[in-house]
Amino acid sequence: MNILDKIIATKRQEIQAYKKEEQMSHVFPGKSKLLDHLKKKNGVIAEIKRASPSKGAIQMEVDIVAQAQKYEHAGAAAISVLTDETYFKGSIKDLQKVAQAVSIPVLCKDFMISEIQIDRAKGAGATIVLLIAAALEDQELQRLYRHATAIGLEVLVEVHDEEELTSALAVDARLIGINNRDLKTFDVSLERTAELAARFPFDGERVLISESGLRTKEDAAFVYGCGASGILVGETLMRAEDPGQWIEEATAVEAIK
Ligand SMILES: O=P(O)(O)OC[C@@H](O)[C@@H](O)c1c[nH]c2ccccc12
Repeated sequence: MNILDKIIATKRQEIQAYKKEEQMSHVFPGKSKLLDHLKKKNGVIAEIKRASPSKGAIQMEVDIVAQAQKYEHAGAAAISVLTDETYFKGSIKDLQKVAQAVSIPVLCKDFMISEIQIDRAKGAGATIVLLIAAALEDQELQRLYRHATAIGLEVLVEVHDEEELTSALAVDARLIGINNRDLKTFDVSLERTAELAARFPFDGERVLISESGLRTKEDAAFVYGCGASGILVGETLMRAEDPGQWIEEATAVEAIK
């Protein structure tokens, strides 16, 4: 079984417990849309990531609220919070704390396979959810996409190859993330963004976000040059001495064409 299949199998079990959870019902003030931001200017989606299956522990002791506030003050376009507990050591509580502490859009980063998870993300204050094409049949992707947008969430559809990009376009996704990391093998290459950007319809309605493996502002410049308007960055920011400075530089850098 590859790691993605393993994670999804665990998720199916965990969801049973969510059904019994008390429904969270916090009121969050309206937040702006990530799509509108990225249509106007390039931006960094800065991630809270304590650990991952490929890297093990990254920053287990981090004060996530302080970290999120650093991201916001530096001008991040949005904050991504990993909520998977088993493999990424995050939690829905993390998301809730971050959503309450910042006023920029917040992405719930998890392996969504059910409406229950999407409702729970919204209840905790997410304004965006991730749907991973590699983990969903086309029909499921469509069903979950419709559900999320119907309850007012934005959806980031993550793809890793041409077939998945076709699936994302079939649901008319507006935020499309190209994951530079293969979730089944953990191989990372920014060339993924270059290859798939060549197939991306830059029609002014949707934006391309390059995800994973970005280390330097030159990396940011490279993917902007491919047509990306956003970058999703986790490990680099969690390990950075000054994540704010990294965000500022990566936001301002000129695309390498
Ligand atoms: O830490 P990195 O290499 O900057 O990657 C961030 C983000 O792209 C990555 O966490 C991610 C992208 N897609 C995912 C799906 C599930 C879990 C995690 C991810």
